[in-house]
Amino acid sequence: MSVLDEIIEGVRADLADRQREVPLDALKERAAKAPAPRDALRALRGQGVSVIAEVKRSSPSKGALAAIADPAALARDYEAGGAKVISVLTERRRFGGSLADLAEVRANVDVALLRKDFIVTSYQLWEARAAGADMALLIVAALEQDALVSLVERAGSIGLLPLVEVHTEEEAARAVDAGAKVIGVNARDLRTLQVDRGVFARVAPLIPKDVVKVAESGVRGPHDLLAYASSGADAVLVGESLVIGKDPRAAVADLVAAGAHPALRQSG
Ligand SMILES: O=C(O)c1ccccc1NCC(=O)[C@H](O)[C@H](O)COP(=O)(O)O
Repeated sequence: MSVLDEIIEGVRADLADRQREVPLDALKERAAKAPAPRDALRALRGQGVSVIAEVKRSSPSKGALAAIADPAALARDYEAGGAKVISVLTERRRFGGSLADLAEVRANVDVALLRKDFIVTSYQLWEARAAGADMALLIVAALEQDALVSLVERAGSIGLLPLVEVHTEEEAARAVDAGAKVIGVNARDLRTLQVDRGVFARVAPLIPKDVVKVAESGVRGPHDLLAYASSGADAVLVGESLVIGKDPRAAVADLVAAGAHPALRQSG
């Protein structure tokens, strides 16, 4: 069984518990009362390379990264540093996250929020919206094509912009076929956990021009953002290097400054 399969097994078990506790109709009522969705697509289509900053406590590849006792405070730092979107990992067993983290962050920042999890049912999309998310991650490697298409449609119908994640050329074709407007190319192979920053440069050319391209994982600082930008990234998604550093606000600001460099506007 791959790491991704193991994670999803745990996600399904936790999901079954939550579904027993909160019926779908109740969740839909909560979603109806959530703040209106932010325009994440507009935020990501701005000039230069946008920064998506992630609240990430731990990971299967690195174990514990940072305690993050106050995710809202970290998110405020990210926002002050200029992040366009904040990603909140809500998976509990391997990443130490929760929907409560997402709701707390929602109550404390104005920028768009991404629910970063292993979404396999529309129930999780309703949970995301109920907790105030504006975007939801859909991982192509975790979904059959029919399920992917249906989750992309359902996300849109409830006001969530799906970030459809791929790692290979074949997955990129599936994401495009599913109608994704935002595609993330993850440098991390979720089956082996190996990070290969060269994946973005190989896969991005297969993604249509009008689709927002997000380079995910392995960004250690501005030099990696610039490398991804030169291969056509519209945004980068950064977790580990921000949460392990001493000054997340300054680290985001440095990335944002690199992403706003006039040379990128000429080449983009
Ligand atoms: O981070 C992991 O080890 C991991 C393992 C298995 C599935 C997903 C995983 N991470 C999720 C992500 O995609 C990253 O959190 C995100 O792209 C940020 O990456 P990084 O900046 O390298 O923390």
